[in-house]
Amino acid sequence: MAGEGSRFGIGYALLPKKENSFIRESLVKLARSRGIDLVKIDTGRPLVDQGPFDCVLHKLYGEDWRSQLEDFRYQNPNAVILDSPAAIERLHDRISMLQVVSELKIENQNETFGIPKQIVIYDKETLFDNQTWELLKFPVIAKPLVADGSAKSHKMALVFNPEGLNKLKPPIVLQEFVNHGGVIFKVYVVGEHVKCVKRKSLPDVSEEKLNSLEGSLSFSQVSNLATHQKSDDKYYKMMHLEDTELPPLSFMTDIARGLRRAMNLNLFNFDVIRDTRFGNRYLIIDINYFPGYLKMPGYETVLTDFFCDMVCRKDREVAVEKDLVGEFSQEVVIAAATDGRQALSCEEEVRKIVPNSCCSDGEEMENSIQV
Ligand SMILES: O=P(O)(O)O[C@@H]1[C@@H](OP(=O)(O)O)[C@H](OP(=O)(O)O)[C@H](O)[C@H](OP(=O)(O)O)[C@H]1OP(=O)(O)O
Ligand SMILES: Nc1ncnc2c1ncn2[C@@H]1O[C@H](COP(=O)(O)OP(=O)(O)O)[C@@H](O)[C@H]1O
Ligand SMILES: [Mg+2]
Ligand SMILES: [Mg+2]
Repeated sequence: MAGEGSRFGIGYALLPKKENSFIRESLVKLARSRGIDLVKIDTGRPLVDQGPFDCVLHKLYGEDWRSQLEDFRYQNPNAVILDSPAAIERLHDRISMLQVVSELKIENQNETFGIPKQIVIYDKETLFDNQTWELLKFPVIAKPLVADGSAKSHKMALVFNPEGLNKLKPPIVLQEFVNHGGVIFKVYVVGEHVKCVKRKSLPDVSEEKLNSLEGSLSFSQVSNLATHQKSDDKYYKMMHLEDTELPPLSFMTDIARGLRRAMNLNLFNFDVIRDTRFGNRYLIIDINYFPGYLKMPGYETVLTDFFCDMVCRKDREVAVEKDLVGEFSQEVVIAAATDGRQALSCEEEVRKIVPNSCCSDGEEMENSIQV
């Protein structure tokens, strides 16, 4: 909890649709009760003239906004920016987005993970080149290379045979379509918090069906089609998802933490499918910056806890110093708590220095510090 009497300001800069879905009265009230004021940033005025903000929360792109954030960071070096534009940029290209998954190492005996086979196509000639089709086999999904949040960047095509290639407009990513039982898992990440939900996806394509299908099928945002509360029992029943088993949460959490560190991002989700050929193989197909958190159960509490974690730094420095790493000098702990604050919470920073640090009852540190 924030120290008595201390309040923190978080400025937000979001597109109207996002603001509508995210800045709900329930979130604003809960945050306020915990000492955090959520304040709308006026994007028509310089950011540096507004505030003061202990943190800026944003999902806006473009050169002007980037340079506003840079000026703000220069003048407010202790403020937290969620998240850094440079880190977000990786997610705007569907190749660099998944590269980070391929580089991730996670020890697990029972499950494996990866990405589907994919290639990037910049021109029509390569699209019809035999070499391309030595690497991939039909059906494939054609996805725009750019994933910048525009409607165009969500327009996909499921391509069944060479005939379906004619309509495609490079630059695109061709990704092998993997049968996954028509259910996709969305793993929401908010700092340390990880939550996995089920959504409807594209149905499986059998070999027989493949031969009888016409060239291609266009679609967009298939898992977002129903407007229901997407994680509740009604949605699961309506979409016949109730029988689908979720992936092991500890495995998803390991992947989420690995991605968070590798990407230097706090607010994202990733889409996972389970390959029906092997019931224990998981493929990550998409990573989104600052997704629709309203659809994550208990989003107000999770986000408020996270905001506190980000801004109530001073209180936490003291807690870390007093309770957890007594044998370490104050300087080390304070450096750990304040370095790299744009990306990781102070527990993680301390963990980097004291890798196996636990509290006296053997619990992991993160469980012992509650803001
Ligand atoms: O608003 P929602 O709830 O549909 O959220 C969208 C996300 O849906 P999800 O939470 O994954 O179900 C959506 O995820 P998908 O790409 O559909 O998997 C995107 O993150 C989308 O942002 P953008 O258009 O890529 O910038 C998100 O849209 P914005 O809210 O950021 O416009
Ligand atoms: N390789 C794949 N195999 C099977 N289904 C896929 C694959 N890639 C995408 N999909 C389906 O297409 C949908 C949209 O693809 P995705 O990469 O998540 O794009 P978007 O950024 O628009 O959400 C997914 O939610 C899933 O239903
Ligand atoms: Mg997706
Ligand atoms: Mg996406």
